[in-house]
Amino acid sequence: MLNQIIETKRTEIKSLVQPSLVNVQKKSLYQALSKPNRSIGLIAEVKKASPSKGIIKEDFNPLEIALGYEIGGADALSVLTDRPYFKGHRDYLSAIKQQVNLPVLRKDFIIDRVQIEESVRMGADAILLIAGVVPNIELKRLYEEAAGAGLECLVEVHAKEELESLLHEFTPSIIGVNNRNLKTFTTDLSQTETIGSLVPRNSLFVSESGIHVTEDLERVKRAGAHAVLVGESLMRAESPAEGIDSLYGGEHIAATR
Ligand SMILES: O=C(O)c1ccccc1NCC(=O)[C@H](O)[C@H](O)COP(=O)(O)O
Repeated sequence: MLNQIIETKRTEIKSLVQPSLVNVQKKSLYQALSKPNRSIGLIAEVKKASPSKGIIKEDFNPLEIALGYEIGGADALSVLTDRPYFKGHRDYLSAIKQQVNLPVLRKDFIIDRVQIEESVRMGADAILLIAGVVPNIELKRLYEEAAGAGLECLVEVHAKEELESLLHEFTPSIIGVNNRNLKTFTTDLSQTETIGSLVPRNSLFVSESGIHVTEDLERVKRAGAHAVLVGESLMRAESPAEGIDSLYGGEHIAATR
């Protein structure tokens, strides 16, 4: 599936038309996750559909969901901008960034520098880079190019060997361990436990995918994750704020923020 998605991206890039620049105030994902509202940080995802689950939310209003996440005390947002597989849109991100006072991660499949310019123009604070979809040397180039353009990167890995080889090339400030196997679509939180032990101490460690209930959150916290990236379980909740409250078992927002 990942190969198919990347092929689609290559085709999209050939005819990409850059959007107009959206004028927004930058917010740091790194800083937000370094001082989370609760005992473990939350990147709450705005996700209508996915290849593994099909349509997750029929009645989908991205801005309302994002505002609900902000009210619920999310530290940052992840917004899917991929259209064919996740039914996202770059306009969703721009609209959210203009209305919500949180760092916004562009969740897409970034393989080319033109997508970095596109991300800046749409107003993203950060982008996702996935290890293994381009060679590590190229990933490092994209990482540096993004930094030069004022974008932070969440660099995602799926296997211990992938992280080891990535760390030979460079050390990302924010490293995501994806618990979803992109071939079988199954999620397994032991990924966070096994790969997490290799995340360098000075990088922020985000556990991604398959986090549904408080026990899951506690488990990845014990494994050393500083933050979680959660989509489906929040999207299926009664409301975004209720979803966050239930995931955190009613944990209150720290008064010091
Ligand atoms: O979600 C999918 O089915 C998927 C399939 C292929 C590539 C990526 C995919 N998901 C991207 C993500 O990283 C998740 O949206 C994110 O981690 C949230 O996961 P979840 O909480 O399980 O919705």
